[in-house]
Amino acid sequence: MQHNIVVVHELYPELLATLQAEHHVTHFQRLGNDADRAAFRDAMAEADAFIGSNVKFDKALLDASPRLKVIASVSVGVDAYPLEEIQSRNIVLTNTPEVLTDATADTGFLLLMMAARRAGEMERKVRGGQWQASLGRTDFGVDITGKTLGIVGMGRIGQAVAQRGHHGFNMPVMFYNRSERPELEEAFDARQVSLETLFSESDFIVVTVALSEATRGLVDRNLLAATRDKAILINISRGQVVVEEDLTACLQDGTLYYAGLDVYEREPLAPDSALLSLDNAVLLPHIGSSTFETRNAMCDLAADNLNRVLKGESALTPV
Ligand SMILES: NC(=O)c1ccc[n+]([C@@H]2O[C@H](COP(=O)([O-])OP(=O)(O)OC[C@H]3O[C@@H](n4cnc5c(N)ncnc54)[C@H](O)[C@@H]3O)[C@@H](O)[C@H]2O)c1
Ligand SMILES: O=C(O)[C@H](O)CO
Repeated sequence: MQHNIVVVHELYPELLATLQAEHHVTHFQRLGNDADRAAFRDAMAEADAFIGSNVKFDKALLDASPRLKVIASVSVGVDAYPLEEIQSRNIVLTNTPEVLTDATADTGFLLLMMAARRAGEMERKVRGGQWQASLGRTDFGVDITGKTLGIVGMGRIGQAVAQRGHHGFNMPVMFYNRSERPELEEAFDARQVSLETLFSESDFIVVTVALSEATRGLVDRNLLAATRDKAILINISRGQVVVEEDLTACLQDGTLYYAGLDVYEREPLAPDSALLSLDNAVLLPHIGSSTFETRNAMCDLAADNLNRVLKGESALTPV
């Protein structure tokens, strides 16, 4: 049976064609302007299903989408969705766990290595014709192998980061997590510790915890001020877990040596953000899962979820 589907995502062409062969599809790459937003609203009035990301599903949009049965989010994080409102309307919300874990953990290590070796700064010097100026002690970075790795949120991505650090870089691992995970202590020869211990005893701190009211603003000036000499903070979860103003101040006054960020309190990062003027921060534009293979797998999983719910079957990965 044909259903009305609204897509707000750059699906790969073959998948879009498959969906179009089976359903009536209204496709937006993104909601970039008022005309797109108005057309999206009109399409949602008749939509049975949504697949995509970066759309704010507030109460007004849900009210304006009376037929909606499934929201297939192309993301693992679902912090932007009003879960109670969605549940109260019997809409199924699905996400894309697992398939993006490795790519996102790789991005964490990319940031960690770039920050440790100040790769962005050095690259800018080469491009700026300052090769000679980048050869002295003032441009040295810090070792990675054997340093202590602290992971905030030992879920799927946290464990994949731990695996890279423990097996690839011989790093002692410690982690902070909501639930007790003794089996992970064993798997990674790791210690589960308090947030305070993690911040004061790690050389590299990687934030991979999910955003919720409990974790909003979790990493603040007090924790950052307790870090070791030349400690580095990496954030690949959500910008709101870290108080950005505190992070910026600690990078500015040298309390924190370096940061590597894929996510920000507000995205896209404002052109006047103080982070942009800091040499001791590596800044990526939320590309944790942005590889061809991973994004295709995320889109496939989201489409499978959508089709299953429309057929009356259980979703593969409901939230
Ligand atoms: N940068 C990116 O592009 C990108 C890509 C994928 C995921 N993410 C983010 O990474 C997050 C983690 O993804 P995942 O697949 O590892 O999720 P997950 O659910 O497997 O892991 C989250 C972990 O956080 C822990 N946790 C939750 N609340 C906590 C609290 N209050 N205190 C301590 N620990 C708590 C959970 O116990 C769990 O171990 C996502 O929610 C998403 O926001 C970002
Ligand atoms: O949560 C996620 O999956 C990533 O942030 C990509 O949007």
